[in-house]
Amino acid sequence: MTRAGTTEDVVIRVCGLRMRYGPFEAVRGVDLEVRRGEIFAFLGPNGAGKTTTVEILEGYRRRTAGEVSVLGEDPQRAGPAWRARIGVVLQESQPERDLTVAECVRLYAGYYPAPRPVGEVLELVGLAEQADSTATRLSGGQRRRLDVALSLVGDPELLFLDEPTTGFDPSARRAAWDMIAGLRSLGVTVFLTTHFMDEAEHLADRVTVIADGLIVAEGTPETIGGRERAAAEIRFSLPPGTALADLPAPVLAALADGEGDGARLLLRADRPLTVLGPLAGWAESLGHDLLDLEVRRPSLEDVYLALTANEREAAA
Ligand SMILES: Nc1ncnc2c1ncn2[C@@H]1O[C@H](COP(=O)(O)OP(=O)(O)OP(=O)(O)O)[C@@H](O)[C@H]1O
Repeated sequence: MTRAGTTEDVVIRVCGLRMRYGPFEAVRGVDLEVRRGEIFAFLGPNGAGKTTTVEILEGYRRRTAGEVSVLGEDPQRAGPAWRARIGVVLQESQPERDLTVAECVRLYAGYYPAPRPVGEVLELVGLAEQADSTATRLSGGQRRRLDVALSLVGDPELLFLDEPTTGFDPSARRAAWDMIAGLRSLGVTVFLTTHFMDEAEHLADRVTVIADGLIVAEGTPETIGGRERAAAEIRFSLPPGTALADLPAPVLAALADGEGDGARLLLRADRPLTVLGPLAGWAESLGHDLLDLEVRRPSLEDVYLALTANEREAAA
C-alpha cells in the first residue's frame, strides 16, 4: 500500500548494526528488513538485544556501527516530521490523571500535524464505550488499548508494539490480536516485539529471531527454522492387550529413539500418512479407536526453543 509522501516498499532497512555498551557488544551485526504493511515479529530471549535494536530504530539510542534506514531516514538524524510518522507503544505507561479516555486521545491528537479523528481511533481500539471514563479507572487490558489509541491518533505509517498483551487474560489477548490484525487494513506497518509464540504465529507475516545479539533465523511463522520440512510427531498409547512387537513394520520403523518403553509412544515421520495408514488399519482390525492419537508438526515455540537453546543454556 502506498501512503502520501512515500512509495518505498521497504520501511525499515538495517545493515550490519552493532551496539556496544562499554566492553560488551549487545548487538553484533544485525541485518533486517521490514516491508510496508506487514506485521513483523521480533523474537528473542531475555537480553538478546531486542530493546536495544528497537530503541535504535525508534531514534532513542545511538548505534555503535551499521546502516539504519527507517521510513527513508536515519533515525539518529531524523527530525519531528519523521517522528510524527511513527507510533510507539511502550511496555508500561502512565495515563494522564483526571482526564477521560477521549480527552487523553484528543490531547495527543494536538501533538500531530494530521491526526486521525478521536472517535475513529477509539472505535478502532474498541474503547468507544469507555470514551467518557476516567483513564485511571480502566482495566489493565483497556489501558493497553488506550496506549495503542494514543500511538495511532497521529496516523502513523509505522507502529512499534512492545509486548502488547503481557498480563492479559485469554479473552483480552484475543481482542487485542483482532485489533492489531485490524491495523493491516489501515496499511500500518507493525514492528511487534513479543515473548509469546502463539501471538507471533497468529499475527505475524514474518518473524525474525535474535539471540545473543545475532539474527539466528527469519521467515514466515510457517517456515522459520525449516519448520515446514520438519518431521511430524505422532503420539498414541498402545491399545490394552497389545505389545510393541504387534505393531505393523512401518509404525515400528518410525518409533523415535528411546520412546518404545513408555505408556505413550512417540513416532516421527516425514510423511505422516505412511505411518498413520498402517497404524489406523491395525488398530481398526483389533477394534480399538486410538482415542489419544495426536499428530503435530513442531510448533513455532518448539522451533524457537531449538534456535535459542545455546543462549538459554549459557544464561542458566
Ligand atoms: N544501558 C545499558 N548498559 C549496559 N548494558 C546494557 C544496557 N542496556 C542493555 N544492556 C545489555 O545488553 C544486552 C541486551 O539488552 P536488551 O535490553 O536489548 O535485550 P532484550 O532482548 O530487549 O531483553 P528483554 O527480553 O529482557 O527485554 C543485555 O545483556 C543487557 O544487559
